[in-house]
Amino acid sequence: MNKWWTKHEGLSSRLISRASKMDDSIQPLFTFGVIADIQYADIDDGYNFTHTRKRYYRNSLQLLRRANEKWKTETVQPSFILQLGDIIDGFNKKYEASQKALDTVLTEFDRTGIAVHHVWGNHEFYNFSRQDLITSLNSQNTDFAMREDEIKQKHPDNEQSYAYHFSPAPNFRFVVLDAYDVSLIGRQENSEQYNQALKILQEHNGNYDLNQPPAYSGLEQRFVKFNGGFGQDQLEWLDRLLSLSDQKLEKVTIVSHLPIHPSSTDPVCLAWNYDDVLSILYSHKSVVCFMAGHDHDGGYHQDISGIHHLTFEGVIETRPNNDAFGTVYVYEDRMKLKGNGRVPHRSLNYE
Ligand SMILES: Nc1ncnc2c1ncn2[C@@H]1O[C@H](COP(=O)(O)OP(=O)(O)O)[C@@H](O)[C@H]1O
Repeated sequence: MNKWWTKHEGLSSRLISRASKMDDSIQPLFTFGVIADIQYADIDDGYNFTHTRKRYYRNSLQLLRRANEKWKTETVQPSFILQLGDIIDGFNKKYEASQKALDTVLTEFDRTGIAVHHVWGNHEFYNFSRQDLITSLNSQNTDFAMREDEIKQKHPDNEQSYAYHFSPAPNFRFVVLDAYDVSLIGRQENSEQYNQALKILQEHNGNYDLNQPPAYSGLEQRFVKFNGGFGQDQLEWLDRLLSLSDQKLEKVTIVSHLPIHPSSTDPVCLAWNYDDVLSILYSHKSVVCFMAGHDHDGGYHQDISGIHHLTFEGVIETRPNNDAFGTVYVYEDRMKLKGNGRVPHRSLNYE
């Protein structure tokens, strides 16, 4: 999606200039790669809904290839890659090319030999059911998934959510959230989550086409069908998990397809109940960073509690001669994002 206002505030430009002055000689504890909104399809270039941004469906694979080449030659090899959702475009469904397109992109990722953590976005659900995605786009090493059995007992009508966490190094934890947990896309019509989503959209969006935002400006714009929200079970699971991280003095990075801070994105791309997630994050001292995709223009904001909210520029709307990916260098006292092309360098100090 695109925005009409700029999110690059004074604070972020100061951080960028500080980042460029930083000492490169210190060895990071580990590194990881980040890429968002590849939206690959073997079709000619097109445009976004409002015809303001060009989309390079076929070329997005070349941009992924260039990212892979860079990651493979990093002096400290990334321990993993975060794929922030919308790995292939919804157009694939129309051409019955969903599986072929997904296989093409996954084969490209496989060339690095680096583990990939896949976040699910709206375009995953335009192409596949949740059951298909569990089989074909399930991250490896998901050893700490949300305990579905426990939740099923409490809410037998609930379908599975795709949320988990992992620790790539002592004192560091990453949490993958399911931003389409409560949603009209990807949920079966008889599920609890679908009915909750319908109620939310009916309350906030009176349009016949629920992909059309209910307002021209402001946060109400987020109540569209192509967004979603986090269910109560997932929020409680996150809260419990962060309490444990607080106790263990961990540094936690949370990722989701949808951004959760209004100053890090165009409001039309915000998660419906972004405020529920923010209030949980504010009640825990362990969270240092939140990473998302969806808004192809990208964004950044450091919030009042010091959490860095990064929205990554989307590959799909990146010109063929440019790039959109990053490598994050993790240190004891900060993370350093080394951006490529449209993704700027940033120094992300822990508060
Ligand atoms: N302003 C709008 N009014 C109506 N439909 C829209 C609007 N913006 C997007 N859509 C539709 O919503 C869906 C998701 O939009 P899209 O731009 O493809 O999302 P993404 O940014 O995730 O690629 C598409 O079917 C698109 O046509």
